[in-house]
Amino acid sequence: MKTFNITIAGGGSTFTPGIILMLLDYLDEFPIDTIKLYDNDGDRQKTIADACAILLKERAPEVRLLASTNPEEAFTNVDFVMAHIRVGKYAMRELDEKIPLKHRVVGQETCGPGGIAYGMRSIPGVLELVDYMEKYSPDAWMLNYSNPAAIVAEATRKLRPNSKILNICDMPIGIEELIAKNLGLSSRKEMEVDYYGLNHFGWWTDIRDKEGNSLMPDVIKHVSQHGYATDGTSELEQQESWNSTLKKARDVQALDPKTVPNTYLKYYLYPDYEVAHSNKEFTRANEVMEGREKFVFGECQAIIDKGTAKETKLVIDEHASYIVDLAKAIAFNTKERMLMIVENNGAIKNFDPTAMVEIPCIVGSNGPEKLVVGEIPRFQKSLMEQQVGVEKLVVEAFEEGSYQKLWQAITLSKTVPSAKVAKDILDDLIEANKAFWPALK
Ligand SMILES: NC(=O)c1ccc[n+]([C@@H]2O[C@H](COP(=O)([O-])OP(=O)(O)OC[C@H]3O[C@@H](n4cnc5c(N)ncnc54)[C@H](O)[C@@H]3O)[C@@H](O)[C@H]2O)c1
Ligand SMILES: O=P(O)(O)OC[C@H]1O[C@H](O[C@H]2[C@H](O)[C@@H](O)[C@@H](O)O[C@@H]2CO)[C@H](O)[C@@H](O)[C@@H]1O
Ligand SMILES: [Mn+2]
Repeated sequence: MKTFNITIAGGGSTFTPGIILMLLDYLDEFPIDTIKLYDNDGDRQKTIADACAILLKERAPEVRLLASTNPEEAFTNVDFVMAHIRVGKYAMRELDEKIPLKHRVVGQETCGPGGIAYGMRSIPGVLELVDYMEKYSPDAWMLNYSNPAAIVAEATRKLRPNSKILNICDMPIGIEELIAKNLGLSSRKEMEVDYYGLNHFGWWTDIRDKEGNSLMPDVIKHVSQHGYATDGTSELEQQESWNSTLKKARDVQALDPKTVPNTYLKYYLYPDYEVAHSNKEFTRANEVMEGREKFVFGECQAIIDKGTAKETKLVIDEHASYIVDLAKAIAFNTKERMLMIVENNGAIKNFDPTAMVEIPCIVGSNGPEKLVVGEIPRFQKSLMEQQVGVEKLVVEAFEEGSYQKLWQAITLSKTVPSAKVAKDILDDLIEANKAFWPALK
């Protein structure tokens, strides 16, 4: 069986050890020769890389690991680039969240003005990765889950139209695991789903078992009463902010009782509630820095200090196995049905053909083939049109260096109450993002 070479771009990510452990778990199905880590912060990456080297030596000595900040070394002779960069790291995420909140607007990593600010930073970072991949491994595919995925996907559609980049998100998968748990199924893989929307902005319209029986009445009943809460034992429910997000899906679902929603729609449909329940001094970025980041880097340092990973508490990121499923679909033409962020091009009949939508696709060696969604209702269509307008304006603002278009984008976001507030937020964001954004005229 062919063995694959993989680059993980954003090697210093908190998700890298979990993804590497996940890749090791799937070696029988997806054999790996070399994993390369690439990051533009060599020090941050070194802690992760040194710990992963020890871990690999103990658990899969046949897999080679290389860490580099040199694009040529990192991107040469690879089959897949798995990209999870965070341009500006958590320090900038904190500002993305706190600046809008200061103006009493939702402060979130991928939604509203915070997501727009992050998008303006991510676009050049991801385009640079695409260019490295095309220069040094022109046949490779990039599996990108760097956020904000909606804006990044629109940017790559427009600015790198022929690149082999697949944009994906784990949120529907995470929610489907909770739905499966509530249905008493062993995993989401026992279900087949119909879903449409934009990234972090979509709806399930049907969920069936493998015999084709709709499970939707039971799913709707549960979500309309409890949101996506389970018996409280799921990993996400251990974190208070995720716990409330999962429960709030109940109020989002009430707006369209025939479907069940993506959790992040709460930021657009209940922004006043979200602002009222946010701590302006301690946001999700602070939680993640004190939680996941400290834990992952602490465990990696402990592995390095002890010289062994035998007692590590780092665990496999099993839910991220969709990334291997996607790589396998491309490598072995498995024709797996997966939700992907793709150019609409008629799949949603009554929607902008150039919009990047999140819909079921059949994925094979030539990439995703879209399944037909058909016509969508006016409520969803109108919300999506507004949000696609935001995402397209951000990419145009980046391309043209346009202050006016970025102001329009923030004004158009359903999370923002007025053009005045949008301008105040934008001016603060420009100041904070001087080191990252192009100059705006
Ligand atoms: N799409 C999804 O469903 C999904 C799920 C989870 C995480 N993510 C995304 O994965 C990314 C990583 O998240 P994290 O919390 O682990 O962040 P992190 O800050 O721990 O890691 C990101 C890494 O990217 C590096 N980096 C930044 N800019 C870079 C550039 N231009 N080139 C190379 N490396 C660069 C940083 O130095 C850092 O080591 C984020 O974009 C996050 O939003 C996406
Ligand atoms: O606030 P963070 O950094 O913990 O998470 C933000 C990300 O949230 C989503 O990913 C979730 C996923 O939905 C859930 O099922 C579980 O697996 O945890 C993930 C995060 O740890 C979202 O899809 C990402 O785009 C966000 O970056
Ligand atoms: Mn996501």
